[in-house]
Amino acid sequence: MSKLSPSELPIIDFALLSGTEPQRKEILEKLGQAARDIGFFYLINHGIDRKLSDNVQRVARAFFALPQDEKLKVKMANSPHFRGYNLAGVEITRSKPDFREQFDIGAEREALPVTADSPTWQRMQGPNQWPDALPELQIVITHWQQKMTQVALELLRAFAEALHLPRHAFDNLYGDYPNEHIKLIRYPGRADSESRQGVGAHKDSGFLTLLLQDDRPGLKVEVTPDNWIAASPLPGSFVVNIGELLELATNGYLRATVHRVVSPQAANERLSIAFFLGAQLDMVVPVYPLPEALAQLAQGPTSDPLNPLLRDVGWNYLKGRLRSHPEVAQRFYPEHTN
Ligand SMILES: O=C(O)CCC(=O)C(=O)O
Ligand SMILES: [Fe+2]
Repeated sequence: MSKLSPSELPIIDFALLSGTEPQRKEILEKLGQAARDIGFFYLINHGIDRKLSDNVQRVARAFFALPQDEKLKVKMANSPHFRGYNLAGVEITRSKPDFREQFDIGAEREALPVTADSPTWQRMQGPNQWPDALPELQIVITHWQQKMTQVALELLRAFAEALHLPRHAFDNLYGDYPNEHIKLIRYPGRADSESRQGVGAHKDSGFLTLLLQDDRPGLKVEVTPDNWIAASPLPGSFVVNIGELLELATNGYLRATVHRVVSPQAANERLSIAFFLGAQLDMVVPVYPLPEALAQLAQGPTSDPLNPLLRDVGWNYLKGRLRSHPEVAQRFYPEHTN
């Protein structure tokens, strides 16, 4: 595979992590640098079979091609667990609608009983909604989820090493009840006269995000508020970015990078499939003791009044979901609206 980056983002060769000791050292250094400088990079040779990724893209397209009434049978507004389908324009980022239709899947678990003293975030745990009209979606996505979890965890361990922490430092946050989240996303084309907000500027709330793009550009990464670079598609790669949990865990040494998607032009569409590695919902993220040289550069997590970062994983995650999905919030979390 070509090592030429189609944009200015670095490329991390995952295979080198299981290479010789000098190769490992070099790639860990590069990972640490990429994480610190921009918080976005391409991951290549990650071990996910190309055929599996192609199959995931194929079933995702098949899902979006279903008749609208079939998709609406599994709409997210039915799910207190924020699972299911949203029409384009329903999700909100920075108070504006995102023009993308999407299908959200999470870790498949039973809902917990709601009691007066159970924390609200527990309601996010629960089953997925799967479309009867496309049974293979569940099979393919569940398989992908398992494979992606392994890659993402391996990468998280490499992050720990790149930060000079014990390799398994973050494992207990992830724990036995990880909070994986997958989003199948289709960005419809938009006319020049229409809003081109595919998804508005945001940070991801978990540890890491791995994104499978198709061949359409659109993803933009914030370097500074007036300098954005394109994360153009690199065939066979995942685009990886850092989420809020790593910013919190490193006391701001690493930053969750802000990114957004610009809609394709009319008559085109863009498909992307995001895998978000979260932490166990009942965890509280500590500040990990980084070596002095790194700790000195850590300036604390960003304090954006529009997006305070919360150390309680469940609350941090719920905050984002309520803001993005007002319909679900009003129906199932009325005490948290307004
Ligand atoms: O579709 C993309 O390229 C990015 C999606 C994204 O940033 C998100 O869903 O959090
Ligand atoms: Fe994102």
